[in-house]
Amino acid sequence: MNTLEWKQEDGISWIALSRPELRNAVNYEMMDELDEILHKIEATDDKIVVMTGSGNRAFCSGGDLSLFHSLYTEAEAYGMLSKMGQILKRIFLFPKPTVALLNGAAVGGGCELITACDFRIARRNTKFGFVQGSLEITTGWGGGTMLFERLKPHDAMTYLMTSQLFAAEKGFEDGFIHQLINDDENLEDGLRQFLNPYLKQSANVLSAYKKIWLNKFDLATFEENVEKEIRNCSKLWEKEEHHAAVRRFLNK
Ligand SMILES: C[C@@H](C(=O)O)C(=O)SCCNC(=O)CCNC(=O)[C@H](O)C(C)(C)COP(=O)(O)OP(=O)(O)OC[C@H]1O[C@@H](n2cnc3c(N)ncnc32)[C@H](O)[C@@H]1OP(=O)(O)O
Repeated sequence: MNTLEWKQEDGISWIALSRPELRNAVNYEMMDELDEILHKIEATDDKIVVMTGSGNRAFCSGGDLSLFHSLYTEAEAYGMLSKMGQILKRIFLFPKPTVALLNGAAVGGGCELITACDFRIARRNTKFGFVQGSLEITTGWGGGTMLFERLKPHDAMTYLMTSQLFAAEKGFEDGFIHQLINDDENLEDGLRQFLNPYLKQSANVLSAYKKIWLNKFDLATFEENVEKEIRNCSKLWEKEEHHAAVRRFLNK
């Protein structure tokens, strides 16, 4: 694997997004490798999946703008967005519980990725934000649809409509982040402490409860809503306002 690290330990499957020089931005190779690893993990006896980022700066900075900047038309954007949208849906609907461990900032699509996970655990000083609005687009991997399943509508709208970066503490107050880990604490140790009561249960029990949550969804409606989100974002993507905003980010 070139863009991910995978380890299995004590019933936990750890996936680390590993492009730290670009703050773990997602490129096509990472999408393919995520898809591959999720298939592998599904076939294991591991109880819980933890997703984190390499380095201490970022969990994930979203789509790789230096690469996706070359996508110009609505159709080109749709190809990329729907490819990653499929992966986010797989994570959201994954048969085992999933945890996002924020070792650093989760921004743009990175914030969508943590939203697809069942639990979010963060180092105290980290930030997260759906900054897509400041790039003149919206969430485009399905994370907006998923956020409304995680939060009260008012809080979800505030996160999405203001494009702000928020402190992990704010996420904790809103119930978006489920556990904060102090700066002087080892991140993995903090996570293990959080997961211990869950890991005492069997994989079958954990998967069965995950299934009860997923049974709540009318899958066809959920998929349709994600699709509409991806299509809307694709339309905004091809506008000059978006391309100009990305140029400003890349030339800063
Ligand atoms: C697809 C879409 C969607 O939601 O559907 C999206 O995701 S839109 C993508 C939304 N993402 C963003 O707008 C990117 C935001 N990135 C940031 O705000 C920041 O990089 C942080 C993640 C907070 C990290 O800040 P920090 O000060 O640690 O690093 P930095 O900004 O100096 O970045 C280090 C290097 O990584 C690059 N870099 C950072 N994020 C990148 C990205 N998403 N794509 C491509 N390159 C990126 C920077 O240009 C820089 O390159 P050099 O070392 O060469 O100077």
